[in-house]
Amino acid sequence: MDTYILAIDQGTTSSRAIVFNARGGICGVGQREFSQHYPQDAWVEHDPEEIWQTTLSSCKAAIAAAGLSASDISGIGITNQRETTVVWDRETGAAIYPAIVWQDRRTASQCAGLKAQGLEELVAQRSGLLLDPYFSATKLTWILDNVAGARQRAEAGELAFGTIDSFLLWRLTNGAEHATDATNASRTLLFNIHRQEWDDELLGLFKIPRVLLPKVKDSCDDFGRCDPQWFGKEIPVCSLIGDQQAATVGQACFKPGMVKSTYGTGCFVVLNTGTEALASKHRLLTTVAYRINGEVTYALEGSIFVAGAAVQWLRDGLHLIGSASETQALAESVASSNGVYMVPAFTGLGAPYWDPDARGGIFGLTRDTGIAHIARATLESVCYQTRDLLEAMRGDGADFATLRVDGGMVANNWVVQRLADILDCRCERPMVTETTALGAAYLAGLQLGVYQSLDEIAELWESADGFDPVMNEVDRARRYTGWKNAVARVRTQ
Ligand SMILES: Nc1ncnc2c1ncn2[C@@H]1O[C@H](COP(=O)(O)OP(=O)(O)O)[C@@H](O)[C@H]1O
Ligand SMILES: O=P(O)(O)OC[C@H](O)CO
Repeated sequence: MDTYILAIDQGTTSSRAIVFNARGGICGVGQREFSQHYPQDAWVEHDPEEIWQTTLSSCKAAIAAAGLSASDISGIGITNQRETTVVWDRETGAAIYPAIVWQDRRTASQCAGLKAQGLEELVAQRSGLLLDPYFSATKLTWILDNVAGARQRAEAGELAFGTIDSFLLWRLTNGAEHATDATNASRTLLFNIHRQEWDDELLGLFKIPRVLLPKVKDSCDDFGRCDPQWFGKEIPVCSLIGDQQAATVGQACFKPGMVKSTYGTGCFVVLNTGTEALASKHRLLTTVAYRINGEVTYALEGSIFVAGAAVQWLRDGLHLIGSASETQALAESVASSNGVYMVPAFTGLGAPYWDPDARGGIFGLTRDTGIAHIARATLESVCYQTRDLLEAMRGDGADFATLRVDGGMVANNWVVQRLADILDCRCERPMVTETTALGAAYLAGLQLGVYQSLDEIAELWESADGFDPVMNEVDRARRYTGWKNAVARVRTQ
């Protein structure tokens, strides 16, 4: 009989669940979108109850779609949107405030204040991160300082903090497990990535009581068992891992120097640096790629906040397109973007600029500019932003010949070809593009003994197609200079 693993992929815009077989084949999928809340400029929130309910119903749908029942599932792997912060009541499990999403910039001034005190170097040394509202710590401080009674209740041990992995684990196990994994912990600004423990000095800096925090485990570990009320049977939870790290595993980037880039709501480039926690000289993040049997593999990461979200904006904000996939035909319908550049800094700029106050812009408009040019410029912006990250990685000494790409946006062939052209680098698209869920399933399989090693998992990775650069160097350089000029016009620092 085959072994089946249920991977939960709790993303920024939807909750997904996928049942995989032991060869990494997809047997059933369940997906539920949920609401995005923008209560004020630069604030982004999710309803934790909606996250939980959509996750639960996606799991049930995926098991049903696979024609299976819960007793056929050997284990669960959870992967998640990272940094998003939830605080809940240990007694009732109810969140005391909406989830503050990774894109939320409400704590920009707190970060600027800490930077002004000269604390960025200490924070970077310990956590591998920068002082930016992207990460969990200032979001957590905000909740403790702004929700009535929260700080006292936290100090009294009545509350729990978690990123989405912890929150889902708590719910699935009915409060029996308050845990996270090293990858998710490494996105909080509170975790010492060298010592692999919560850092007292960082906790002091952000005024976070230690009693709020989950236990940090390996990315594949014993995370307890789901309460039978959810699926009719106890199922062990065998892995937790942040979604970009999961995609790194799903893309089998296990050797130092291997790199993947995922194009969903945002875009995240992750370079495996092996057992070395390489400190970037170009404002990239040092992060945990995965931790297995207590052994840490580190990565350099470049994070871009808006990639597919810019396409969503063309659809839902401007109503220029009816669906995301229309952008391919639109981009192909014109010979060039006609000098138009679009900088989608809707929630500030991430790596390598880290400018939370920057806002987006479209430049080079003329009377001849049409929808196709704007759509093409939007897709190109994702390629240019990736180039910014790869330049930074190369500046940090990385040397790679191919980039493994995945995520919803790489269904668009025009985008992948353009990426190869702008990056001057071969882009490989895998057979299974659901690499995030796949990575969580692989780690769960490793914990269950379905796989004996990462090498065995690497053997399962298969390329579907590769895209080689065809653009000439003069064009590439001219276009990239145009992009840099456009970025310079939206920057505030
Ligand atoms: N054919 C396409 N061309 C361009 N963008 C696309 C295409 N298909 C999906 N997208 C974009 O990809 C994103 C969805 O990717 P997905 O990996 O599901 O995201 P997430 O996990 O962040 O929710 C959306 O933002 C959507 O606009
Ligand atoms: O939900 P995604 O796929 O857009 O990923 C979100 C990232 O984890 C944020 O760091």
